Amino acid sequence: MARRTMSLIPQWSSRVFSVELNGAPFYFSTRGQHRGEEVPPVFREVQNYARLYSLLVCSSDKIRRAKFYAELKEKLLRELPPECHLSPMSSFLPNVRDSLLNGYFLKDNSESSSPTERLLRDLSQRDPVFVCSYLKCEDGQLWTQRLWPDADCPAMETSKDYYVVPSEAPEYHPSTLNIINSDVFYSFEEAYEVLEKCGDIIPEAMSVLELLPSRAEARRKPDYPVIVIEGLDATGKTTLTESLRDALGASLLQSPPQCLSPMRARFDREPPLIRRAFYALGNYLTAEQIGQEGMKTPVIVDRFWHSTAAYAIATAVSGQVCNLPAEGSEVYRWPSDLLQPSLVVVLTLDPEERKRRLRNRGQGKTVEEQELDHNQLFRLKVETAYQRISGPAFVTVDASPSADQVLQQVLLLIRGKCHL
Ligand SMILES: Nc1ncnc2c1ncn2[C@@H]1O[C@H](COP(=O)(O)OP(=O)(O)O)[C@@H](O)[C@H]1O
Ligand SMILES: Nc1ccn([C@@H]2O[C@H](COP(=O)(O)OP(=O)(O)O)[C@@H](O)[C@H]2O)c(=O)n1
Repeated sequence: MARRTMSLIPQWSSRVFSVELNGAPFYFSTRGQHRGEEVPPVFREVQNYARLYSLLVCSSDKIRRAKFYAELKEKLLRELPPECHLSPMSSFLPNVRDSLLNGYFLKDNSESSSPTERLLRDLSQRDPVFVCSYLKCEDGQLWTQRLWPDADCPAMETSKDYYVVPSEAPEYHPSTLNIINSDVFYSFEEAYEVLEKCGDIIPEAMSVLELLPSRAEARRKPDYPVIVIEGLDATGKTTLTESLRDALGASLLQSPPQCLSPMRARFDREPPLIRRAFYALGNYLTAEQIGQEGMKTPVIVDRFWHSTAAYAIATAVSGQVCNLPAEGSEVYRWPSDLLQPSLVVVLTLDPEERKRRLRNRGQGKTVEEQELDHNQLFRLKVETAYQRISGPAFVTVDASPSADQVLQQVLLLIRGKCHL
């Protein structure tokens, strides 16, 4: 079974490696010859470990790569000796889209090298993962990286050692490089293809596909306005959308639509590639319903594309808010085949008030929503991504006044912008 070839890690010599230690990224690259460069700072930080390795997940099959990456950490934590520590690691071609490979930097302080090396050997022979080890040269001033041989690629038996040298931080944060069509999908076909390919491993994927048309159908623009209400959990979307429905005699829809509820929990457990494809397709189903309802009445929608894209981007991008793709990046574009609402209203709320409302409501939350609660940085990233998404008219509304005041304000906005 041909699992991997060197061509899957193109331009090995131009690659940059990033290791995250205590939340901070360290960059290094490799050279065939040493020209007096310094030891990369990350190797100074970890030099007290007996052995160092990197593992990078690499397969031309995106679904296999996503699934295996999700399983790898659990496997390593389960099977490695307790004196081993993992740090997130990646390798990429600076500023080259889709070049990111994810993995782990493994620091091993166990007494014997055998158990770790046996496990790594096994992984490198059986799974879509490349393993490298790092060696300190005698004088301690130089470190080298050695790529382990690959059973499928005998040429690599002779692969030599490369010196590791420091590298600059790239212009675009590496975690942004693979967003397009792995975390955010910009057409029905791209998302459909992912679910179609995992039909054999996830039966629920087939149930979703059965509900969908085989392609996004071109539709006439609805006669009535379509207003999407967005915002983090507990900002008051449900309360507001129900009041708007009553006040405007509108239809109320949501994304993902009700018919996908039975499958949702399953997709929430899947890696981002599969999970995000599910939510992307949910928007197309909701768009179908909007198309029908919008011929008869105004339509109010609880969450739509902004939720799908902003949560996906905020999860994919590690580190600080400044690592997000800049305003105007193509990552924030609206899918050309997805219906554009007449207006998107994003509810914002002071974090303390949002927490208070969450507590009062006291019901179960998705893991991602719990994360929002604990992780101020993630919340900021979601809100920033919300603001940067391009496409339909967009307005932010402070949701801290009373429910009725928020309703009146949004009604004013809708009447002003949508001529209702
Ligand atoms: N403007 C408001 N002022 C005070 N409490 C509100 C307001 N809007 C909603 N709530 C309360 O906050 C909680 C979360 O509101 P909800 O509409 O369920 O939010 P979401 O749908 O965005 O998760 C509910 O208990 C709701 O009654
Ligand atoms: N259109 C949508 C709606 C939700 N989602 C995802 O679903 C989660 C929030 O949905 P939810 O139903 O728990 O939120 P509330 O409606 O309870 O505020 C987010 O974490 C998003 O990742 C999405 O991707 N696209």
